[in-house]
Amino acid sequence: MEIIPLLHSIKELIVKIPPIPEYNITGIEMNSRHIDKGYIFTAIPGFTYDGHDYIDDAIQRGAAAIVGEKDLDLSVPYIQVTNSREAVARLAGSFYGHPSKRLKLIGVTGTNGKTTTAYMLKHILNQAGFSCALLGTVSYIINGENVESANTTPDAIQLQKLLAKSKDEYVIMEVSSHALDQRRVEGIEFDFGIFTNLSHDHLDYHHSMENYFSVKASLFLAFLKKGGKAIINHLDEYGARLSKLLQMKQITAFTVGKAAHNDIRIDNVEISEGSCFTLTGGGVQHRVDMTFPGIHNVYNAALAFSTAKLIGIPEEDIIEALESFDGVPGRFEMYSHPAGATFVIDYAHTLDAVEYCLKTAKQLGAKRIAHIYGFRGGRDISKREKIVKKSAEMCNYFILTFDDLDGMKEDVMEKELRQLASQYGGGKGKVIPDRTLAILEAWLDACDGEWVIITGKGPEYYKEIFTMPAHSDKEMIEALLHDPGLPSSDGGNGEFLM
Ligand SMILES: CC(=O)N[C@H]1[C@@H](OP(=O)(O)OP(=O)(O)OC[C@H]2O[C@@H](n3ccc(=O)[nH]c3=O)[C@H](O)[C@@H]2O)O[C@H](CO)[C@@H](O)[C@@H]1O[C@H](C)C(=O)N[C@@H](C)C(=O)N[C@H](CCC(=O)O)C(=O)O
Ligand SMILES: Nc1ncnc2c1ncn2[C@@H]1O[C@H](COP(=O)(O)OP(=O)(O)OP(=O)(O)O)[C@@H](O)[C@H]1O
Repeated sequence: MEIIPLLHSIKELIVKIPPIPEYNITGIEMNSRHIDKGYIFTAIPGFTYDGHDYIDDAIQRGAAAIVGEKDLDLSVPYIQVTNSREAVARLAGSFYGHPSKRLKLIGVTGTNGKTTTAYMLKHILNQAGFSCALLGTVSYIINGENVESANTTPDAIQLQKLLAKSKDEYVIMEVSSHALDQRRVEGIEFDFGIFTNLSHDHLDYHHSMENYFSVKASLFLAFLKKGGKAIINHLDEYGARLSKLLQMKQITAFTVGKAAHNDIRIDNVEISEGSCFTLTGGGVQHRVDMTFPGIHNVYNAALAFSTAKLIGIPEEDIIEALESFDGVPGRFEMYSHPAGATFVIDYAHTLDAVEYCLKTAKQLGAKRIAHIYGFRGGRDISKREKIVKKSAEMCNYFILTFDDLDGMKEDVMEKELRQLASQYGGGKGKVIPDRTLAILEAWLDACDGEWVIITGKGPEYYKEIFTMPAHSDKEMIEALLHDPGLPSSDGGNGEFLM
């Protein structure tokens, strides 16, 4: 693509630009290691590195022009801009032909429930005969094919590249607060925006709930298409705030809740083996009998229903699809233990999610609850104490174990887990650092009517190497199911910490 029209897309951001000869640009990159001849390299001042330090590397690899924020004089044309992240997203949008303009885009944001709501909606759209892409934490699915996903929301270049490839009629995208803050979705306009809820998470990044909320709200205030629609969980206090805010800005918001004024009302909820409830909107009431349990999943289903209804899918078809929805990998995935216990793998890693998850086990008849979980190294540490207190309050016993350490030293994490268990665990907690041994111990001790809830990793592979030959919670449970005679090991049997 010719460089001059390409640079038009960032004209409002340009601080300084030299005379630029016409040139055919062959690619856009923000990682110098991926630069090829004829590319534009955009230097991002990042959280770990400063892309400006890699400009020489990019030039050596053949970059034809550089975009960055610093005032520099270079051997190739250098365009100084006010914001490199915004610039790279706009350049990528333009380079890939603004694919979001021809696609119907649905953005899902919120602390918990994005993946589940996105999967439910994808299932409804597919059942109604529409092709549908999905970009989110578990996977990126484009034209029916899986592409490995690194982040919940891809970086700006990968995002535009994936959208350009998509021949799907709809694209559902989980939009994380990091993505919104880092302008990964700059230049994208959503037809629908879904807000699930907001609760304590990522405060290491956003520092306060107010900042976190305003970043999430920007999906609706800045990235909805003109005439685009917001679908909001009004039961959530931040959802209620958001719908007021959107009303003031004359942005159409549809609410899901339990009040008469909500566009879709949830009533008559019964959580037993699955979830039964009614959804009422426009004077029509439907009874839904979903196999996927948990009140949180009722909220997710109501949001998916509301969006599908706005898309124009007949209501009976939506209900049928919700009833045939068989869940999301690693979200309340249940396994039967030979002694009559139930093991559950769940991705919960916030206080709210953990509470919903444990509550669901109780509602499903758990006589006794054990909870196995840990915390990711380097992430929001302010939520840890609250989660341990909640776990101690709701369980008969819990085991703190390793999640991804992400560079944190094992002994430092182990010490912190011991301190959390003894300070907030009410004598119900023990620490078994090796995650596979923690699961093994609970497996060997499990009794009839007991529910063992393993949270945090969901379907993800372990980043650490553990004793037992399993690379995920699922593999560990499946190994135990197939070979109940797996031996116990020295590393287990932690003591309860008082
Ligand atoms: C803290 C954070 O969010 N970091 C994200 C951020 O990295 P960054 O831009 O600061 O990059 P950096 O590593 O400091 O490097 C700066 C620049 O130097 C460049 N560089 C670096 C080295 C080199 O040799 N050459 C070179 O050019 C890099 O390519 C980059 O452009 O921007 C990158 C591109 O968009 C992201 O991939 C990266 O996500 C990291 C991997 C990450 O873990 N992010 C998490 C926190 C995240 O975003 N999670 C949310 C979901 C959270 C949730 O809901 O649970 C998500 O959307 O995935
Ligand atoms: N509506 C909800 N409210 C609260 N908790 C929920 C809700 N939906 C799901 N959860 C809990 O949160 C966990 C993660 O769910 P899900 O993957 O759908 O959310 P997410 O927003 O995509 O999470 P992440 O951003 O971490 O990928 C689930 O395993 C469940 O325990």
